[in-house]
Amino acid sequence: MTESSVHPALWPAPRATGAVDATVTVPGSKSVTNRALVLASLSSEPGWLRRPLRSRDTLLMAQALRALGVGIEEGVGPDGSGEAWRVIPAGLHGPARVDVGNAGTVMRFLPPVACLADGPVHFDGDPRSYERPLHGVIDALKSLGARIDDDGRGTLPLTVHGAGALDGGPVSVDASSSSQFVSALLLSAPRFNQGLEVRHTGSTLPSMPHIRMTVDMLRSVGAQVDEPETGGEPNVWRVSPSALLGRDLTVEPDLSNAQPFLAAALVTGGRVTVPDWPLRTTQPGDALREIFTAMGGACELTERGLTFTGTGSVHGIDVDLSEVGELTPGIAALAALADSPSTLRGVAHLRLHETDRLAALTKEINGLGGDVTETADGLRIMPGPLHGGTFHTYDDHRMATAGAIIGLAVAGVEIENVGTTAKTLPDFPDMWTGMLGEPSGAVGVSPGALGASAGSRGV
Ligand SMILES: O=C(O)C1=C[C@@H](OP(=O)(O)O)[C@@H](O)[C@H](O)C1
Ligand SMILES: C=C(OP(=O)(O)O)C(=O)O
Repeated sequence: MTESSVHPALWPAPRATGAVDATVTVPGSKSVTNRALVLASLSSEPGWLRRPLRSRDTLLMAQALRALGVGIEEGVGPDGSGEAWRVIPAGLHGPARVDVGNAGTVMRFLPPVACLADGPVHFDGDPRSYERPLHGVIDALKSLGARIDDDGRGTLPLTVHGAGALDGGPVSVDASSSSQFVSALLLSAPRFNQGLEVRHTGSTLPSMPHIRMTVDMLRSVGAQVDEPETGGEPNVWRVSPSALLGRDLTVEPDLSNAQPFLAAALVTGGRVTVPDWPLRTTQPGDALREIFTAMGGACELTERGLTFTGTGSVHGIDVDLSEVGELTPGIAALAALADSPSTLRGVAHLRLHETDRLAALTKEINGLGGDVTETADGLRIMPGPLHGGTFHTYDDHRMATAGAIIGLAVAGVEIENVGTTAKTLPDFPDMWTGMLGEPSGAVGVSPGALGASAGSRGV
């Protein structure tokens, strides 16, 4: 949890003045967009990506693949509707430089792709990217015969000396610190000469829905994948070598980014509809239907989308979030506003996310008067009166949206560097004020101007 050296402007989080009633169109999924970009780049024919997310993480992915020689062009989809990217695969070339920013998907998914390039590919990123684990990917690729120059710490920066091909075969990886190690190896595996057999050796494996997403998306472009959940050996994934098909894929809304808006319905006793919520999906955000219902709301999923309705009462929750770790900051924010204690478990690996999320949530919620304790694998949150103050974000998009949730109910919360939401949701501030019915630009109301005194939590 390193504090930014610069302190960009404070954003006064708008306090809700009544029950929200809004329809919020949420941009595309980061996880789907970045997988689709990788798979389309490794295909043997061009493909379309409709409604891709355009945010820092996905633009970095597109920029990196372009640097390797892939064509990613702006366009409208084949049916003439909607924004789209046309992805035109090509021979992958080095030398190239890849800026991963602080995108786990870019730093983990692209080194295996770089092994297929015909020259050196240098990877670098934000200071935090030097602290996020990459050893699973580096060690696995080295054991498969790749030449990688790194400093031996198992992190960035590094150079992959692409040899134009990788043999592949069996490999073991301890992915207990990030499911992205497994996803990264699987995504490029069809292009390895012998395919790949990945064996996870650690005692825990977080974010299983994201591994399911990888398997589903591989299968949808024609890859053959054997995996534990459909009768395969436990903790073993096998991918056969094959060419991949170009596809026309429409990206689902990012359900994890829908979280703060649904949370607003819960906190204010209002109603929020998210159009195009998929009826079936591998996105972990789909678990919000169950989690937020347990916390006091009700939801209805139809062909039109998801409508979530709150009562204004938020209940505490005891929940294992290991499968859906990226939902933790938003749930912690709600738990701080709840009418009973909460225990969030199974998320020790969040210490290695954009920031140490367990430390950051504890410090920032407690800085507003909260009572949060870090446990070995999560957080214990005792609700109590909160007051206004600065909510630091540590360059973490989900810290910013968590602070905004608290700000709905607590006067005088100011979010430091709300712009960090650009990692996955660049329009967040405008979407948030739009949901609350305030014209954008009117969000700069000073604390107290909404008529609330510090310490109050009602809306
Ligand atoms: O593969 C993916 O798209 C992701 C996997 C998860 O990573 P971890 O397994 O490292 O938590 C998740 O938290 C991240 O936001 C996105
Ligand atoms: C953990 C996250 O991102 P990343 O893809 O950088 O790991 C996240 O978005 O919550």
